[in-house]
Amino acid sequence: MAPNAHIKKAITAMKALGIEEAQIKPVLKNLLVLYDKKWDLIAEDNYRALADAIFETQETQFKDCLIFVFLIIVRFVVDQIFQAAEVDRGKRKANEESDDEDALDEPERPLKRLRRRGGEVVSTSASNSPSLGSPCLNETTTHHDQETALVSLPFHPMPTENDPDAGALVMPKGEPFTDIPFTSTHQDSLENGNSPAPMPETEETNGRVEEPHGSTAATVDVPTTTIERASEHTVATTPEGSSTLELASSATGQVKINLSFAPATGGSSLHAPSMDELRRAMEDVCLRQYKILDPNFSVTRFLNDIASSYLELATKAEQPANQSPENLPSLTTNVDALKKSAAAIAFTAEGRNDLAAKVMKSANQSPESLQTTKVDVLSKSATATTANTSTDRNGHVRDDENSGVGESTGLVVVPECHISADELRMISSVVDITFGKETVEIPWVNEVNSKVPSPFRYMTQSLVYLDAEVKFSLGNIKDQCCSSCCGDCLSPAMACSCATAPGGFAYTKDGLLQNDFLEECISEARNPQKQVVQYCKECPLEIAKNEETLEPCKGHLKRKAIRECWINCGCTKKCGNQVVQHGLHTKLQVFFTSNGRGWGLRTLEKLPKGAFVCELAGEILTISELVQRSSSEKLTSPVILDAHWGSEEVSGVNRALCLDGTHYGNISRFINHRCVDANLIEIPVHVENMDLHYYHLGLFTTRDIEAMEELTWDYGVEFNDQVYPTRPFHCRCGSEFCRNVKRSSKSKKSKKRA
Ligand SMILES: C[S@@+](CC[C@H](N)C(=O)[O-])C[C@H]1O[C@@H](n2cnc3c(N)ncnc32)[C@H](O)[C@@H]1O
Repeated sequence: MAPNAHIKKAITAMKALGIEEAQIKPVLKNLLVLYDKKWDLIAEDNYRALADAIFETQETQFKDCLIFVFLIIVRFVVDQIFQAAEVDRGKRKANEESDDEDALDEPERPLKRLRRRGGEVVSTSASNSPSLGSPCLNETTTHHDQETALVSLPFHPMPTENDPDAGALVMPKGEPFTDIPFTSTHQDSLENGNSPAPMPETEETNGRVEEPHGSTAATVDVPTTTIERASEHTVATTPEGSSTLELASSATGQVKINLSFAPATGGSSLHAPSMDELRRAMEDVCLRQYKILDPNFSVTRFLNDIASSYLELATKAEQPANQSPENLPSLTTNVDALKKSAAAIAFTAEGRNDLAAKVMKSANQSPESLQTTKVDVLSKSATATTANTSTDRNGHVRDDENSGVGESTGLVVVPECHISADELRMISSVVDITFGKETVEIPWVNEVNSKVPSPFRYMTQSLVYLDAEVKFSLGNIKDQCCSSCCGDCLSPAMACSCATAPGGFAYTKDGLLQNDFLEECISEARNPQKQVVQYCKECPLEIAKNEETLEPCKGHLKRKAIRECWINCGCTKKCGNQVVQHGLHTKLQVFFTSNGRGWGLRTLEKLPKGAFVCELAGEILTISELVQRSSSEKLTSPVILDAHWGSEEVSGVNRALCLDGTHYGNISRFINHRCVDANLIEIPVHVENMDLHYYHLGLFTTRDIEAMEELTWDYGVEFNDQVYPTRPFHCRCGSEFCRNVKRSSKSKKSKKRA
């Protein structure tokens, strides 16, 4: 087929999904390069790769949009750029146009970061990316893998007009005076000898968590630098408060960003933090202050984006000097991204499936009925993620910062979003809420109203948010577990030392929980006579709530735990003592409940008693992080990992942990509460270690369950106390043992444990 015919087909396929031509072409162009013009790959699954790439681009743009405060900086920068007469426009690459590219008649807008399906980050503009250097260096050249090299800028203070002494500032610890790749590996964790948490997916990690080994996405490279004296090329200086932002470009298209922060506090006691410390602190600010929850957000990459936007603008055809900022392309893009945010999230899910088929499937839904919900989702997401954004009476999102800035421009008002009927239909037809991350697809249905699930990031395993310390000590496991065994520890032929441990294995060889073990767990949870309650000397929950007047510990239920074999044991992956770690396999469905409990989860297949359904996964927070978080937002699903609190082995309030699935979580976040006689029970499961501060929570069936039955578990909430920082709700579980009924605490307790 002629290249033009290929392109036409691709564009037609994308248009059928409601994507505009202008969005398709630049992405397609990059995809052609990436796939080495292999049209058969691009056309696979109804151009799924192309759709994925477009949605990724939209998502990336949306991320930029969320970074409100940085957007302000960008705006200043762009203002300055267009006013500066000496902007060098860099060098254009003239000889790259292929037959296919020729057919794409639009001027190239480089796709800055195009992620491959596996989550790898590929900088398609790496080959012509600018590289920058410190003024204190002479010309050096280092070659980096062009596929992996993202444009990145080392920070080297340099003397400026406003701050001639800047060059004398203490250099960040460990930052070499040569341009060395700046990776996201945590200095601290390396120093402590801690292994990173076992987080398998790049997409799911936040700045706090190590990025996966071997992934090119994990490294933010500082490419080769050619050193220029910045003073000769400075084109933009923007004072903001007492700080000054400067941008410099060289004749070869290199960009340098320098922010001089005037109020130098600390005087002689100033010490130099490491670059890694600084980056983490900054990402913490972004998370806490600006609520940038995207785990892929990185300050370094953001600075890269500023630099590449600068270049992109600087190499564009000349704009009239007085061009008003509201017409600037980069900002328009961000606004667009905001409008499309929810769509992008839904599209990402859709991209994994056959989009066209789903559009057809959902065509009977009324787009009008969804319009309100969608806009609602959008404005909610904007409010949640842009700290200084508000919405005016007409539904316009307003940039509050501009109200205080004299020369505010037309950039501040985002017009009401108009979402096409196709987009709305697609949102309503998601057939896999896990976005393909689990081994089974989990669809959602709403037979009650036109609501769609609120956006959240699906992740199969819990991840550390910021401060939580989760220790994985391989050596320790080996000592405690069956290093001598091989194959399947549950096979009768095996003489596995774990089998002779007190209690033996928790699982049968069919992968179910041993009935005795399960019954004990159930009765421990439901029967007061069986309960062992442990009390902390200094309860982390009470400390986090009020450090000044420390309330006595309210007690924590000691729980029986499962110990699974792991990769460091001598057995294989087929070992029957590995269940929770292999993830969920049950056919499930998210559905909207009809009695005011919102979404729920049900099984589509019959389940026997003792079957593992799923893990409770979420962000691993410290208790103080949880309390801090719950004071500013309503959390729906925090679970405190207190099964061993109060025991002698557990010490250190700072190591008290919990899980929160509100923003990042797995399918368990849809499971509703049922008092006492729920059909699921959560059981602590030790996989990577026997550290009693952290464990997995596996949800197992407490009885046989019929297909289409709703799954529930007892959250353990007491509806009349404030111990759990959960959003209070009026319980509608319908259980005869419901605790949300007013009665004396004594009779309530006896009822509960009846
Ligand atoms: C972990 S979420 C469960 C999924 C939730 N229903 C949803 O729509 O996303 C917990 C929230 O669900 C609601 N919920 C769960 N169980 C409930 C019950 N028995 N009665 C009323 N609301 C319940 C409460 O709003 C609670 O904060």
